[in-house]
Amino acid sequence: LADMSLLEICQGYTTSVLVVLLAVMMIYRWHKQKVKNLPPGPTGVPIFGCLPFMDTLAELTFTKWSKKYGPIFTVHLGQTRVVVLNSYEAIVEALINQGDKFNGRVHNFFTNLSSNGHGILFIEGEKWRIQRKFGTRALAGAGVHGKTYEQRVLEESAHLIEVFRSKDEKPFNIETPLIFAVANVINGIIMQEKCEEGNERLQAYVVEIIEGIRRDGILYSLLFVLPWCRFFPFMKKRMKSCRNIKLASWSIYLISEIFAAALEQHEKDHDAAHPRDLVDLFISEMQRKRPTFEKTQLLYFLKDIFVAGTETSTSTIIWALYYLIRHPEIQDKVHREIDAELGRDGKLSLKTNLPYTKAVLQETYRIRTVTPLAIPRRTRGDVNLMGYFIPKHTEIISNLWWVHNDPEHWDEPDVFRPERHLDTNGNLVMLNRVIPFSIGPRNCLGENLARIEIYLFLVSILQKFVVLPNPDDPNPPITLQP
Ligand code: HEM
Repeated sequence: LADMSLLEICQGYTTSVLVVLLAVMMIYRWHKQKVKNLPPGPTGVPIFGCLPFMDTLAELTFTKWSKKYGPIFTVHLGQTRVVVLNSYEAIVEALINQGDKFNGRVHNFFTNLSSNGHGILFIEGEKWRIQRKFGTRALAGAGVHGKTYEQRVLEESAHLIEVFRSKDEKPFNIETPLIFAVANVINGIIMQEKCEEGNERLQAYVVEIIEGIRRDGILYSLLFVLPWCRFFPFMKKRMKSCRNIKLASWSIYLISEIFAAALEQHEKDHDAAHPRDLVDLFISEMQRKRPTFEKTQLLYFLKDIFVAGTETSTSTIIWALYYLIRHPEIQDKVHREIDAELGRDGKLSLKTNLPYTKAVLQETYRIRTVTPLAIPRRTRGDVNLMGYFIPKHTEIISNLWWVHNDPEHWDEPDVFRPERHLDTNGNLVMLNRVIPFSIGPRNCLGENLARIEIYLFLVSILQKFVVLPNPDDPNPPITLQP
């Protein structure tokens, strides 16, 4: 003490008093937030809530808590109150039976950063309703003079097969050519741009989407639940490096560079009587001066569709191939089915009858839920759900992973077994409990496209090739990524 100046001592006391005050305020807020008949749940600690008690795979922790507190429970993630729906019945009751009350989206630092109130993923209310209706029509190609999903995917798969052939049966990573093919299908539907030689800017963007999601996923989750941690020096540093390549890219650079260039070109040769794609349809709506149809909204809409649709579909195809490599007997059955129905050179179409191969895909959707917790929603008003009260603006998380892995409904859920999805005559059965695209009026906008492209890409590959493990690394450790 003798060495400390009076000023230093005062500073020390002030800091301690501030910390105590802050803690008291947090505890007061905590108590004030207590709502009667809210679903029960674990008690957390001030500021961080239940975060310190969570596994990196939140779906596993939620499942553990659900065993104690039931299928609907409340947790605090940081200071945000979240209600977790941890059973198929609870998810159906909320997202379908009371779908209009549960169709909001969370607003926080992260969602504002990536949406700015535009796009489709993070908007809500009347703007979402109008844009969702438009998106459903536009993605289905209503009124567009163009190709069907089927034609687009088959064209891209023919090219993909050529790329694979050029590898001369040497081991290679299929991820990059596959994501280019998937991106080209979406691009054709929304704006006609192609990921091909000469379009390095678009190629770099597409690769960045996949790599960025994997590299910065933890950063995003942290910003989602503890937005204030962006003020800490280590986060500032991390975000700065991220900002150059990612956050700013998604929100500003790429929007202005790629999508804005496409918009400008479309505006030049726009013909309302002959729309070619989603951008043309959107421009027609802008010309009619329909509310919510304006340029910035379009640019964010394109970005959202692109981000939501590329990594998810690519990962699902790679997971399916992964399980076929791990289970040669299943791959053999798939080959035999394709050979019998199509042969090596037969023309594949959506009508080709391949129930076993479709069952392999259903099993992949189940065992590798690429969006295990869907995308968080929030309630649009006060709601009653299965005897509990949930106040307006509560964040809602649906644990899709558990729906796909609940041993009460799935015998040996860890085992990859396509036969679960077949009846005794070998016909495909689409089980209600396989919901990778979520359910209700705000489910995945691209479900139809995703199902078509994942199926056709997979069959195209397996019609021509046997997939084998890399001989230099035949048993790579399983990670969260394919
Ligand atoms: C395997 C592939 C895919 C999976 C597993 C998947 C899954 C999901 C899930 C779980 C949601 C959240 C739904 C909810 O809030 O309940 C979602 C939303 C969305 N997905 Fe997908 N998705 C896939 C592919 C695609 C594709 C190909 C597109 C675009 C063409 C797409 C576009 C969207 C959009 C725009 C939303 C937001 C919808 C809204 O908020 O109204 N997705 N997706």
